[in-house]
Amino acid sequence: MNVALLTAGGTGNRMGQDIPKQFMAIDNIPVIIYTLQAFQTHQQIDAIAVVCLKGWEVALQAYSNQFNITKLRWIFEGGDSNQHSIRNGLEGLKQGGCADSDIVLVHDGVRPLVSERIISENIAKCKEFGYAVTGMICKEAIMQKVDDTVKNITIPREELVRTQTPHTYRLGDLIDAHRRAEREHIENTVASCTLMGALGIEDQHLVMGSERNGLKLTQTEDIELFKALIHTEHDTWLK
Ligand SMILES: Nc1ccn([C@@H]2O[C@H](COP(=O)(O)OP(=O)(O)OP(=O)(O)O)[C@@H](O)[C@H]2O)c(=O)n1
Ligand SMILES: C[C@](O)(CO)[C@H](O)COP(=O)(O)O
Repeated sequence: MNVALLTAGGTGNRMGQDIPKQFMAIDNIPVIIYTLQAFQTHQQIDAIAVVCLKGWEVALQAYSNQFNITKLRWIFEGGDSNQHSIRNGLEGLKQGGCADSDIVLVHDGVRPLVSERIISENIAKCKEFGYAVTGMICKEAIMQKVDDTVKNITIPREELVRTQTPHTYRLGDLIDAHRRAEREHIENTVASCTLMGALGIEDQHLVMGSERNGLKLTQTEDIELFKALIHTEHDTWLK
């Protein structure tokens, strides 16, 4: 089984709105629904779980019913960090009957422009190699900030990757990694791929992301970009 695990347990401080950004309505549709729809319509996704900010579970279920997200099977409570939220989701999937061999695509709930190709390639690479991470090669000149100056770094930009999501693993491997991280007090890794990296996993295979999937709704200007992008699309499920 291929399961999408969407993270929506954050409070969205940098967005500075009254409600968490994953529930902000864009053209009358909550952000999390756009993201859910990308996985709902993908033929290889069998089920979806969302790790949700405490107190928003009923709203999430109601929106999912309203927008016909029939693959949503589990809603789990978020934690106090991204890592903690993902761990809650993985433990929930395990208790919810998922097998260790099931493929889990961990994806930011506020990264709504993930494409069918990116989801398909995550599943294919995970099946082949065990680990898949979405990202983009840097095309900018990258320098290191030191106080208020910038200095050269030694790694060529072609070898640097800006990670996006999904990050895709077998459930058994990812849950083992999260449990080990907890035992070894490895906390606040910003992503599953960096958690795996911190534990010494080196063969995480790159899935080429996209600039569109690079849009993680973080600040108000990202909302303007998102609106502009969906308003110029003709083939969206909304129209
Ligand atoms: N404790 C947390 C923190 C974050 N996330 C989720 O992880 C994704 C990426 O995190 P980010 O964009 O940093 O979201 P927030 O933590 O909500 O934002 P901020 O740091 O501005 O508060 C989001 O979908 C967010 O809901 C989560 O599930 N649990
Ligand atoms: C998971 C992530 O989106 C990969 O790029 C990123 O690490 C999330 O970082 P944030 O600090 O939680 O926004």
